[in-house]
Amino acid sequence: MSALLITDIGLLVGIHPKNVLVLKGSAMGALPAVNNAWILCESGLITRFGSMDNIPTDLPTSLTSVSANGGYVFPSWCDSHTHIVFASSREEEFEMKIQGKSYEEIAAAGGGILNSAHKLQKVSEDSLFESASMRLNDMIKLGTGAVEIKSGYGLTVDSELKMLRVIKRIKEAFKIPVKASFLAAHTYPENYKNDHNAYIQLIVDKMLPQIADEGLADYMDVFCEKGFFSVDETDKLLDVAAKYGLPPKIHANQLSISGGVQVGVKHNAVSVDHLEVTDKEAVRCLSKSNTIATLLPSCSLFLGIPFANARNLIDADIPVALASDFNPGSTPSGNMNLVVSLGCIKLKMLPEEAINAATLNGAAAIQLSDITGSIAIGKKANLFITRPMSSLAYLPYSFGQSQIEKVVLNGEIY
Ligand SMILES: N=CN[C@@H](CCC(=O)O)C(=O)O
Ligand SMILES: [Zn+2]
Repeated sequence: MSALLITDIGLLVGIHPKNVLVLKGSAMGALPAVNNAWILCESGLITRFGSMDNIPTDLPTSLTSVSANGGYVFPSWCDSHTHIVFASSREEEFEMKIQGKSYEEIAAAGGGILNSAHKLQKVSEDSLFESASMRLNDMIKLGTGAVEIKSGYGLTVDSELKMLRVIKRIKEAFKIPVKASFLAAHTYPENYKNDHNAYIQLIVDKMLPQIADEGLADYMDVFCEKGFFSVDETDKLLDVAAKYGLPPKIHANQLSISGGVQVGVKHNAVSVDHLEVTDKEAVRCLSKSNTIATLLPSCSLFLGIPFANARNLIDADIPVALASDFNPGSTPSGNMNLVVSLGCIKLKMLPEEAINAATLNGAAAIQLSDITGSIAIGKKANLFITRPMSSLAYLPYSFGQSQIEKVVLNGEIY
């Protein structure tokens, strides 16, 4: 593999020391950078970088040299919350939303997660792999260089396993790190509507053992929400998942104060995600933990639900990550550039905070911040090069557009 040298970088952004694995409080506002820089990638890793005033002379003989022409170089986005394996879109629900129906009303009318589950149960593993791969390719072109993908549109033993096997194939087929979360506890299937215990037993007795046996999941997810899974049900599921070595990453406080944050923290969740409606108790609980608060502002935008209070969380010294939540119901977009813009526009995060939240803290929310998420020697050379920009703030300011000119994965132009 030939080495890659990128020169004439207007600003090399996100240079955190390799041992800094997560950022919280005021540290989220610091995004160290070098002006007029170069970076060298060898064997897929970042090996050296510096100022153009001191460009090295002892460069590898087999070298591809690319000029950034004054564009900025960022570590790739780490999208730590997605549902990109799904059978088809749900724009019929989009129209219901436009006509004023709420997320809960649409779910009650046969839409929502059950709608996706019906569709997915009929679609082959190959076809799911193809459509999810297409989505992931689009996301990579928009700068995403690490991703988490959830099951949760299967809701039967066979279909949950089918989804997780698709994710496993994606892990093998793509050049970026991929983590899998098991989310059978996304909603109750119709035939278990009046027997929650039986569905929980199905997850515990039939799904989890086989998933663990085949090594299909990295995390356990539960939609802890009024009308979905209660705190007690979540507690039980997380207990069992722990026995299989699956730490929690859960959906909490999306539509109501669900108690999901507290039960997540009780089980040492890697992250609790959504938090659109968060009270003082939840903030206090998170601030005493190592759990990351993952915020999903594109979901709030699309559903018209409140935006999470990122400022409260950052001020309480809680690490905040930003992710896309790409899924066919609440967030049909995997564009992390838009997520970062919304982080600034709607969550009132400063550009530096939003970029840290979508890179290093996103990587931390999938336990990958030792290998990706910042510019550091020895980290994966997953980067993107932008057009020349007038300042760092221009990236989130130019919302709805991508400034990305080139994507680099494992030290190679993608
Ligand atoms: N809230 C739960 N799950 C998804 C939406 C699922 C759907 O509507 O299909 C979310 O994170 O927003
Ligand atoms: Zn989600």
